[in-house]
Amino acid sequence: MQLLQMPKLEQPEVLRLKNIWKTYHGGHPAVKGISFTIRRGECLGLVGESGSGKSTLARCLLTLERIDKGEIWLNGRPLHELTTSQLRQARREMQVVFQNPSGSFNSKLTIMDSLLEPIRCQNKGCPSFLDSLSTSEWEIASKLLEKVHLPASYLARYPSELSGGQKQRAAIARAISVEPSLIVLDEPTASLDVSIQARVLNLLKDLQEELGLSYLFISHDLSAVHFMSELLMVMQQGEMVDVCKGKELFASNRHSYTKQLLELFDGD
Ligand SMILES: Nc1ncnc2c1ncn2[C@@H]1O[C@H](COP(=O)(O)OP(=O)(O)OP(=O)(O)O)[C@@H](O)[C@H]1O
Repeated sequence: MQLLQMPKLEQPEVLRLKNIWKTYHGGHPAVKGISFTIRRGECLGLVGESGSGKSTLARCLLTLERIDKGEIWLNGRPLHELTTSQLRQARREMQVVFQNPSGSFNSKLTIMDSLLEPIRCQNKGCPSFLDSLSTSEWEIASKLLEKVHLPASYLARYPSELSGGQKQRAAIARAISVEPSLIVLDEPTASLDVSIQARVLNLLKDLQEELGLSYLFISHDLSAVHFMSELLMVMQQGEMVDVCKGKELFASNRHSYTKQLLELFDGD
């Protein structure tokens, strides 16, 4: 008997960028006609040397930077057409984890208050993935910390009392707290000790699998991008010069710039 082969269902699109252009006042274009799609549960890696336009592209899609041309669709909504107040609402569906965890915390707030800031701002309750009926803020915050393998005792601490890696874990807990459609990871491990970097990447990967998160992972580090991402994009001077899936990165027909990055990767 022949078994019927069911086609694998594609996950819904979370983010679609179409032909994005951005030039800063009086400069050369920093982003030149970039298009890509991120689906639910996917990690798209964006790699390129300093100045290639990665952060500009991220700021454009987060609508923190006005684009000159192009379209940004988030969960089917055209962000490029929304009014300022509609945009404020739509931005809540995206969270960012930055390179420097110290800069992402208010030094005067305890970890608990920092952690709960997005939930309070958005008038949200307990995230559905915490599997808790409790509305106690302490319980929500402690369970969030548990998700990133930090003890609840850290809730009363101030950011200066945590190491860089612990702060980045707390920043990740805060980012997932409002169940965003997309998390932009902008060099999330670049400021951490090498020994801690792998642990944070593993945590991000585990959370992605467990919660079905969608990531845009930005890095200089091709090995980190390769580890994290199903699909990998290479930017050079504002352009997308190469796109490939996992193992295709090592194929002989890669763009010459990707090969240059690979040489650095091999030399690590
Ligand atoms: N606010 C700004 N005003 C003017 N030019 C800018 C501004 N921000 C970035 N640029 C320019 O845009 C180009 C792309 O910079 P961008 O920061 O996006 O690159 P990047 O790949 O993220 O670099 P890095 O990895 O060092 O952060 C560079 O030429 C940069 O000088």
